[in-house]
Amino acid sequence: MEGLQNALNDRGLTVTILPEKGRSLFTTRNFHPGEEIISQEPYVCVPNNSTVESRCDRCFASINLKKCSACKVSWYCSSTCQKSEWKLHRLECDALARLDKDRHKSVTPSIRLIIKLFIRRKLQSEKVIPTTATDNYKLVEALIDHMSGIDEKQLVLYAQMGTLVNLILQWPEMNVKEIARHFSKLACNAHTICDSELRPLGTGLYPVISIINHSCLPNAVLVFEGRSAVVRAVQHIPAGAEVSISYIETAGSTMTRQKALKENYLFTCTCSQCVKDQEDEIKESAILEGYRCKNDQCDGFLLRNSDDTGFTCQQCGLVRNKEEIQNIASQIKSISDEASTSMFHQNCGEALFMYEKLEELQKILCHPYSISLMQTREKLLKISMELENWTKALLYCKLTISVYQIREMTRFNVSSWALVTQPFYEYELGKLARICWMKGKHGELYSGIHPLLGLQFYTCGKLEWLLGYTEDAVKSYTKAFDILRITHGTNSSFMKDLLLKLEEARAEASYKHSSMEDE
Ligand SMILES: C[S@@+](CC[C@H](N)C(=O)[O-])C[C@H]1O[C@@H](n2cnc3c(N)ncnc32)[C@H](O)[C@@H]1O
Repeated sequence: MEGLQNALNDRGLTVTILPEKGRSLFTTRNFHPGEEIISQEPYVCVPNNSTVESRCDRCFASINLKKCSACKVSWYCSSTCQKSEWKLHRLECDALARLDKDRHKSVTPSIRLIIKLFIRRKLQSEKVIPTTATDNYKLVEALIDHMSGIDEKQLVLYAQMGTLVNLILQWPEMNVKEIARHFSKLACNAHTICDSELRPLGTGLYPVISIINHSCLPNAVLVFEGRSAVVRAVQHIPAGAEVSISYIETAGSTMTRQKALKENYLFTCTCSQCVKDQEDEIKESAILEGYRCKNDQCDGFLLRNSDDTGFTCQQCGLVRNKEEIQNIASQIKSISDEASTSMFHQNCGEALFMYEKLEELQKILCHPYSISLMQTREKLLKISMELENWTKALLYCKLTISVYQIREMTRFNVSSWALVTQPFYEYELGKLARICWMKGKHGELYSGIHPLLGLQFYTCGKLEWLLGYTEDAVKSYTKAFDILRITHGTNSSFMKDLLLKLEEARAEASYKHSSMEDE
């Protein structure tokens, strides 16, 4: 590990072992917002290839693909990609080519990831593939595996997958227990590789990046440039601070986040977002997962009555009765099932109709900032885009942005939720931003920089541009750029394209403006 420490020292980083978290990455110098903290190529990675969509094994491109004629599992977009993977693929190819057609179906991306990992370990130990301080199997060996914490059912599954890997590789020195331990390692250390718009492309193992621990209020973000993982600071990080990223979608309530972290990563988060007093935690769940007030004009949150007959608004005191709530909730359940079925069958017209019905019901039942309502609107945005209904798409995009913004502003402090009375007015957002900023100055962490918010502004800008709302498009692209230059850097082709779109929109807006002045 000395080599790793030296490599990290050069970057202003160090690994420290904390009793409650294990290995942790710390800074030894200041990092400014948007600055790259660390980047790494994967030790191994695989695309999420399916029968519907395939991607190049090397660069994850989805065009000009040709299947490897020997194993009929790997795809490559060019001979350059095929050649650069060949040393690794040669052994995998021999193993996969031995399998009969039926067995091919069980070669999932996770099975391939493990196979590639063992092949890479073998080739590095035989010095066919070189090792470096940040690219060697010892770093994989050092990853936590939580074998003693996982349940019996999961162990059985890993053992079954291990048996399949053994059958494919046919290496006498391998045993199922060792393979199962590596599956367990991957479960809590591998990362989903996404494109710039956060669409999942595959899975990769980045053993140095995997040293970074989780926080629900992280000071850094992990994005991908092709298959390279890049961690960037989203706020000023002083020397001597721990670098943290988020392993999960942080929009959920504390209870939901804690559950996801416990189930997938086997720890209880104690970050500042998670350590709240019980009253704040109840308030937070009531807003994100609870019901709305019967009075349309009131945005109060509801708490269950002590006699369990209904829920009372904590702002105006109105009561919603339990039967009425149960009735709407059961309608929501059945429409939601129908909507998912239409989506599954890619029947966009029907899905749009069903999700709109669902949204109407959720608006009656759920708090305006509820997660399920926001998720429905995200689906409606996606479907409207598929159907090229830009006006509808823009409406849903704006509705989600408002909630994302309020969430980002209030994430660090639940009592700020109570200040949000008029959800979709810029005035209120501005007021809230000022309050949050003042609180931030008094030492509480505040990060309004979230890639999802930046990407939603980007989509909004594209829709406004398409609909001819040029000045609005300039504003949205500018907001997108201000956030994404920090999370994504400015060098990627995605960011260059965003800048180009912004410049084009600005030029058209100023042309429109001058033509109006001439008239
Ligand atoms: C990707 S690893 C991170 C590096 C890990 N600390 C190590 O020693 O290798 C993920 C594991 O680290 C631990 N971990 C990560 N974030 C944590 C946190 N905020 N609090 C406690 N443990 C954490 C958990 O055991 C989790 O399963």
